[in-house]
Amino acid sequence: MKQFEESVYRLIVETSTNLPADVRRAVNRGRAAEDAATRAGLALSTIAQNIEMAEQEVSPICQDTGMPTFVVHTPVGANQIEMKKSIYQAVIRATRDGKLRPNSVDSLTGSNSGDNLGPGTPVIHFEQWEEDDIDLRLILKGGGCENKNIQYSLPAELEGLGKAGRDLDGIRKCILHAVYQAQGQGCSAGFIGVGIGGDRTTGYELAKQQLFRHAEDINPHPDLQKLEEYVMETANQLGIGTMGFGGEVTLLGCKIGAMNRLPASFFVSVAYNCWAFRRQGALIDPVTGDIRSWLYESGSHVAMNAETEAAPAAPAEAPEKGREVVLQTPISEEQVRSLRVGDVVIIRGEMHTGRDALHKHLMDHDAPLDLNGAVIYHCGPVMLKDDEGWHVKAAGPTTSSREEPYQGHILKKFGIRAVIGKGGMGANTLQALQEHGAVYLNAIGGAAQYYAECIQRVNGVDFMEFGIPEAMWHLQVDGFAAIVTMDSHGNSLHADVSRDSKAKLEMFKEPVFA
Ligand SMILES: O=C(O)C[C@H](O)C(=O)O
Ligand code: SF4
Repeated sequence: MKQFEESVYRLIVETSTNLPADVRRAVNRGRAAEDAATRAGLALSTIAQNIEMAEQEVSPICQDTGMPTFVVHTPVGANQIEMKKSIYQAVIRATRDGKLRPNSVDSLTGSNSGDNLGPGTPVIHFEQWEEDDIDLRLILKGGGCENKNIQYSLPAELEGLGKAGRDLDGIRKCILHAVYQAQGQGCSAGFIGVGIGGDRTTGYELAKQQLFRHAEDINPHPDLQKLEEYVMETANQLGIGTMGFGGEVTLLGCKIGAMNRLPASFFVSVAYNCWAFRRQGALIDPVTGDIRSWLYESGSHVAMNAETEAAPAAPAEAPEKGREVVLQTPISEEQVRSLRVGDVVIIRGEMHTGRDALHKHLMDHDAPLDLNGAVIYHCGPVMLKDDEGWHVKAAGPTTSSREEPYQGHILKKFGIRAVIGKGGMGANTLQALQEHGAVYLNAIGGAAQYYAECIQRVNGVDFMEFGIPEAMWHLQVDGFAAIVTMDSHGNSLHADVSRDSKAKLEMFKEPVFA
């Protein structure tokens, strides 16, 4: 087993940087179904480009490399204690090399362990089996989509869909609701794994196990197969679209499994995974520890940038693309007030990252520098330091809604003119944008290589004590593109898409699987 640690390392690198073939084909099918001239079409082409860049650079597809979760099947007699130690060592090395972001945070103190090790991280599930080889699988599921997982206890009353009973039709309603409630916040278009039954813990486990199925497999259970097909067709009529921009493609995959339950319990658990659906696996020689073969087809030969064939004609309601506006920082109130939802903004100058720890801190402290006219980027990058200083390895946006309790106040307090993130923000922020004169820009979630390339230099950093993802990085950018989705005139694309998708959800209220 001398090579086992090296094999785990290779698995981590492959999972983080090279999206497998079945996932790539699903994204390509999504691209073919979306009108390329819409905002969602633009988002999908950025995603496609990002997938290729990550493979070329051997860098993370998304900066959030998630909760590393290993599932290991071992032959009888294999030494699981030694394997665990090797997995830890490989995780440390992959973090040091910038293939994983340091993501393990003490829940009470907020301190980041820096190497992805800590109580409960990484997650490792061992199982014995009667085969000769070791089956080692890894999924890197990020925090934003993890937050969109949802568990239903039937019977239930569901927003937009009414009563959901303890039967196949009730399950159908739960799954549609799960896709609806995620909106664009889990970086749609997504993949869902559904677990029917179990208890609260095993139900979620079953849902996550479904994510290890091949995207193109066929469910052996005829009822579940029908349900999967129904969900794929129906969820894509909800109009949530890529990044919640509205559009034809909301869901790229749906896998459903069932297990027994207690008479009193009936759970439907849904694990939502973003388009950056990173999972891979390998069969490993139990004597040498070498990789014998990969378990999911490599994505390397599935091109993402090929022009999509047979793109349908633009749907009548296709949102028009707005203007393209170049903004040099610092930005004036007048410049921001001229922007409208739909405009594409290209930023040049300095921006500052800030997420949960920083927003909380700024509520009752001063900022370390003048933020008048500044741009705040909701982003927790992957950073590496060498003799020349810090370098950005991956830097896409994080889910902005977590900053909703703070954002309005902070905008006004410091004179910030633009906030960049993803998934949109709520009514308080919208009101503050209007009162103070500021704008919310939606960047493409997961496009961490695409945005890293726009960053020319790291000008400095504050609050390193918050850990790398939460620190305030001062970044010099050029050509950083994002779309205005909330403007200073009270318009919010997110509010519109949420309202429209709810109306569409209501169309699926009537029983289908009676
Ligand atoms: O933590 C991040 O960088 C992003 C997160 O996965 C998110 O989707 O909000
Ligand atoms: S930012 Fe988006 S793509 Fe990245 S892990 Fe979070 S949900 Fe997934």
